[in-house]
Amino acid sequence: MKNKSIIEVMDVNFYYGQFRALTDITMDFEKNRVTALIGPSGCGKSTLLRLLNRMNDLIDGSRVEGQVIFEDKNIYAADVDPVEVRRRIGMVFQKPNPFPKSIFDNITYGPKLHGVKKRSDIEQLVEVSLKQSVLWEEVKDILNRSAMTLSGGQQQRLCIARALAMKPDVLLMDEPTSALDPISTAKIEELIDELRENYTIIIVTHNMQQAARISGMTGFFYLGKLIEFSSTEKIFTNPEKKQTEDYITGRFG
Ligand SMILES: Nc1ncnc2c1ncn2[C@@H]1O[C@H](COP(=O)(O)OP(=O)(O)OP(=O)(O)O)[C@@H](O)[C@H]1O
Repeated sequence: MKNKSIIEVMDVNFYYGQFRALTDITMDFEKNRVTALIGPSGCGKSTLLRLLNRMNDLIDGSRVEGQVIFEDKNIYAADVDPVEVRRRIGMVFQKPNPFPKSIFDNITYGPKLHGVKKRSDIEQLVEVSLKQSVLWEEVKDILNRSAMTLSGGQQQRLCIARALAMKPDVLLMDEPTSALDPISTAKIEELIDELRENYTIIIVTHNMQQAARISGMTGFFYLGKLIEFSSTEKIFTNPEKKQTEDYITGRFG
């Protein structure tokens, strides 16, 4: 059954200067669903992901046409605060990028900036976020240690905890496991499956098995266009378009 949409992308074109990186993208992201964005290198997956929380605003010369509706409002409307958009729609990057601070401070940095002050609230937030990202047991006794001393997989789970501490509705993940070993990758995939209960997750991945394992919906992109968007099962077993089939069977890309 189809869940309610949380983000609707309507007639979006995206430009880096003169170069059009996305053409006529229209798609809905369902609430509490994992959606995978797949396609060959340079097809625009990361551009689309960054566009969903106005991360592309930070790139000089970039321009968006069309609308991205998040809970009934265009996030590109003049009166929308991009900082608030990014709080509600969080992001996890390819390479774990903890702050060079303690594990504790990594989690509390954003919430403190947003006005969470009470010590007991802060401690509670640290514990809950680390439990949600299944890191608590490994770090509960070393919260004051530098985040940089954690393994890559632990750092990525810390980055997920840091994003969750902002109490987002949506998590955008840009190839979150591509820098990780298979065991850490499996842990993050399990985590994504658990988070799906309470969050909407949109993930860019180059790993076809990963898309098939963790997502409910999959969008296939090619040269800046959304070629096919359907249930993951359909995309991987019975795609409508030849380009999709060629890509998922490894004939190109
Ligand atoms: N900051 C930028 N300035 C100019 N062009 C860019 C910029 N970022 C991306 N592009 C171009 O936009 C197109 C889409 O890039 P994007 O990173 O979205 O693709 P992708 O599908 O995520 O690729 P990959 O899988 O390799 O990460 C590419 O042609 C890329 O060269």
